[in-house]
Amino acid sequence: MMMPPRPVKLPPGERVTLAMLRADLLHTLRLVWAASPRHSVTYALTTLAGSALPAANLYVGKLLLDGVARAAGGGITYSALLGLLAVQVALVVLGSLLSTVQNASQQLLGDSLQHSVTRRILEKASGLSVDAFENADTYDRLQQAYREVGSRPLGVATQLVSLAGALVTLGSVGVLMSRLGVWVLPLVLLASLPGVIVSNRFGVEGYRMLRRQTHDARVQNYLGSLLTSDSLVKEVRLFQFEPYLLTRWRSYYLGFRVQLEQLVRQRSAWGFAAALASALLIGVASALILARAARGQITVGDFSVFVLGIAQVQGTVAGLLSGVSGIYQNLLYMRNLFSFLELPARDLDAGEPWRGPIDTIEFREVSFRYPLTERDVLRGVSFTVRRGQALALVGENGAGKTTIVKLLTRLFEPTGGQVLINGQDAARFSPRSVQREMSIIFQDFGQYQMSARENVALAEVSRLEDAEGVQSAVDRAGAAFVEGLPQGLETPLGRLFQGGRQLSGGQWQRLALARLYFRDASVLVFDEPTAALDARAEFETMEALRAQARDRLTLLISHRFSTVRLADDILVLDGGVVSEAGSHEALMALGGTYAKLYALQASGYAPRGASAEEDTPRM
Ligand SMILES: Nc1ncnc2c1ncn2[C@@H]1O[C@H](COP(=O)(O)OP(=O)(O)OP(=O)(O)O)[C@@H](O)[C@H]1O
Repeated sequence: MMMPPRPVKLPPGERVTLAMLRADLLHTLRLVWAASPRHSVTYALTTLAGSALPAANLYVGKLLLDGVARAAGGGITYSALLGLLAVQVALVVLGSLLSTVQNASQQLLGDSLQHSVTRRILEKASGLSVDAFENADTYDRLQQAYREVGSRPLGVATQLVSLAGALVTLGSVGVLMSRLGVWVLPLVLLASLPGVIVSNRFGVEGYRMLRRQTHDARVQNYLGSLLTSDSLVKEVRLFQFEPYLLTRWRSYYLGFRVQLEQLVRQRSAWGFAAALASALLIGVASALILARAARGQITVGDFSVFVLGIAQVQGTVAGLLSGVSGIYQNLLYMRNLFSFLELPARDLDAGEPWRGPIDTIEFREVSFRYPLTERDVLRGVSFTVRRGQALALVGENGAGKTTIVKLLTRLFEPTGGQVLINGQDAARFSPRSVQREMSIIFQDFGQYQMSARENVALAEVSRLEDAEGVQSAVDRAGAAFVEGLPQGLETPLGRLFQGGRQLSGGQWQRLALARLYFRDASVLVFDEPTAALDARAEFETMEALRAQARDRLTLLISHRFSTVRLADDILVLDGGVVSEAGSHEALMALGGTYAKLYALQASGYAPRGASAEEDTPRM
């Protein structure tokens, strides 16, 4: 069964007006033209020329039939009949030629268009700041724009050309039919309407049904993805919740099925009624034509024009109306695409370029609120960290540690207060130039399905070929396992592509550390750098971190106090505010939150019965 296309979701609050549709249509046609003027023209011309062929075929067919009828009485020669046949064959050949060129130009035009629009989407996406990706609405727009780029823009162009073609067909067939009597064409047109109205009405109903189901369909899709995901299969098997997922997945299906059955029942009943009405009207038209035939006013050929013309007109009218609704649907997609492309991008190169190493970073009464939220997740945060110093951030989940990293690395800008670099307001400098002085390992670091070398060198692609630099970063990160891989640094990693070697969580983390070391930066940020590492690797990492920290500025986030205590300064965050600050010794002496949390974690290592304080871990 033909289902209407998936509904397009417009940005919330956006209403589509006729003027917008017209502007988007022109904009789309400009995009199509820019993608390939040659193929646009070829496609339009071949479609329009091909649209006149049905009428030409009908007419030559009529002449042939009349000729055959006259031949019985000797009213036409064999060679004249052959001449007509030759014209008919020529029309068939011309039809195939036109449709071959039309298909080829459509395919090439579609490919150029997909490439040019995808490139615009990707360029836009690469220029968007991180907060745009964390905004669900923007992210949805990006996803939809990217997902359907292959069909929608070309759909607008081809449907528009088809509409013009349908008018050519209707006009030319209409002229032929009008010779049979003024009422023939109106009756045939009228007979096409019931079917078209019903299919259009239920097309809209089907579309509405899909729209209503969008949310549930997403949930169902998600449930299905849980059962087919490679990364979750272990947990799903062990907890054995497959039946639960399957039952939920199926209950959504059953809900959809009830709605679909209702729609199909109604559509079939109405479709049958429409077919009856249309047959009745065609019957009336046929009776009138036959009356003229009985009076000898029309030929056999004329009658064939009538009979074959009916199917032609009905098909063309149906195509015309579905083309209009298709264009509307595709224009909604284009609206979504244009509104995504028009999103204001934060120019990451705007501002003075930062040059030279960073010696100090100061947060002065910094507050921050995520876009579209109503709560400050940081309030009045102040601290300074200097070159040669390591500052650790500790605090419970959600306290705001990663948010501080996002502000310090200029991925986000504070909503209150100031970040100062070497005593100057960071906002003066272009984010990208400041970021070039920073290197980082994120909590959710990337596992790039590329070679081991690329996984390291992505931190500074201009040095992709710097084999020595990569090797030294690998050594510093303790990622010696790379040498044991089948092709060493050139081994493709990950399971996504054929021939890739999957690594363990800790091995991926060591490569992410190597990536951090590969960039020659004055600020190093470690967000949970040892979470997946074994004890020895953690120890080695901390040693390396201490060694490099001497001439760099280091920020460290960790829930492991054995790591945190090595920092020169420790900032304790509690619900977005700094609750304690100082060295490990000072904070222990203070006996506040830090000391309590430290003792709590240390007690996990202590022999039963021993006091936690006595058994605090030492490196
Ligand atoms: N993109 C976002 N949009 C809205 N709120 C967010 C976003 N990211 C984080 N938050 C909120 O900001 C607060 C601080 O989050 P943050 O990630 O900085 O915590 P954290 O201290 O790093 O936590 P964890 O120890 O779990 O990593 C949390 O309440 C979180 O819900």
